[in-house]
Amino acid sequence: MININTDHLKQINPFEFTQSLSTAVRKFKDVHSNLPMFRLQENLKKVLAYGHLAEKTKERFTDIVLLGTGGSSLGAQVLCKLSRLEDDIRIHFFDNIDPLTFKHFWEKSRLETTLFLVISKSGTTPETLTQAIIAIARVESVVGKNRISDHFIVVTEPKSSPLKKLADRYGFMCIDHDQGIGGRFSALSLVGLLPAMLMSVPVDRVISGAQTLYTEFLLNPETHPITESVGLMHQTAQTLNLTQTVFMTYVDQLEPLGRWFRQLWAESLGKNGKGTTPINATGTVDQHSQLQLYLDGPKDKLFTLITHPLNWVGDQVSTEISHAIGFEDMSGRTMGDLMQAEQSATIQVLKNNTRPTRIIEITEVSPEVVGALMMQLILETLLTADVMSVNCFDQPAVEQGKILARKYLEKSIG
Ligand SMILES: O=P(O)(O)OC[C@H]1O[C@](O)(CO)[C@@H](O)[C@@H]1O
Repeated sequence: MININTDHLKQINPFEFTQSLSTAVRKFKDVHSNLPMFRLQENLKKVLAYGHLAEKTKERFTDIVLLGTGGSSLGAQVLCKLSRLEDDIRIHFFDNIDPLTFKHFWEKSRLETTLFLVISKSGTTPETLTQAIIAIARVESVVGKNRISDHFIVVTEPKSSPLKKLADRYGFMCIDHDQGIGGRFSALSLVGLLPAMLMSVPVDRVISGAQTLYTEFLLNPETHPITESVGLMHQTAQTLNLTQTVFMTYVDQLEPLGRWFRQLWAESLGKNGKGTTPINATGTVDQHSQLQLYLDGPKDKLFTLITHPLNWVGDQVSTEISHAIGFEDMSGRTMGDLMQAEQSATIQVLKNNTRPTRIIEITEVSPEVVGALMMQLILETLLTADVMSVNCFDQPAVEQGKILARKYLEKSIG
């Protein structure tokens, strides 16, 4: 399903099972493996208990709007890409507070058939609260006060917070965000799975993929390719003084995975002057925008490419037209052939230019594979944090900006 190829990293640096990697693995077995985010079956059960909502949503709504940001939205964005429902129900992710986007949305929206999912672990994020309060007023003006509660579902921690109070005030259905699961680690819990289930994604298959990989890893973490990969990436970054990590996906369905990974990696590891800056990229698009820098710019990056063999996939290019216009290369070839050739070429030129490159090849974009990929990236992030000796679970620096924004708001009002 997933093949991790670290040959190029090994050529640069033979793998060493260092003391810090061994400590990280031990800590994973003794401590992290007990975290609620790894109780995958329990988490699946919790979301399936809301299965009736999926049926009701299909019957009553044309649109779902997810209000939430960071870990409260990005995981769902990845999983909802697996949905085949696009024409029956559309899902909109509003993770920004651009008033112009909202203005446009209100003009086009069909609020009488729109369901709002408001997700915030803390229940205090000002962006999400602002979005929710404005949305409530909009919905009320269309469906009336008595029917607002049919249009909102809240997911937040079961404790007093502005969002909880808002939900109570309007009698919204309020689902508990597990207090033991950090926002950016919540994709494979109710937070990511509920929106996906409402969009008819087979969430049991997502969890099955994640579970299979997790069980395999836990059986023998010392020799698992994930551990080796973490060790090699860390060693390479240290030896070559790398400061950035490029995460390049090729198939469009995996584009949100790059944005989800970016938060996971940056917020978990960027501490005490440590960490590498994650850069998400999409092939082939970014080959025509970033590859020049990747190949010939500063040698400060490690590359992970998520590839997918696509030979013979897609429509064929007409032989007649390609010959007539002098484009013989593609004569009788498919779009997938071109994608395949470009993936292989990019990997080769990265290596030719001595840019450390790791390849993760997936056999298909299925719920199982996406679940497994997310689990792999979570495990890699946790292990890397312990190898680097940083606390994976907090984000103290972000608070500085939040406090200041509140002050500026007070000033501008006062
Ligand atoms: O789910 P919440 O509490 O609204 O937080 C949203 C995001 O904001 C952060 O706390 C950073 O400000 C992230 O860690 C989190 O995923």
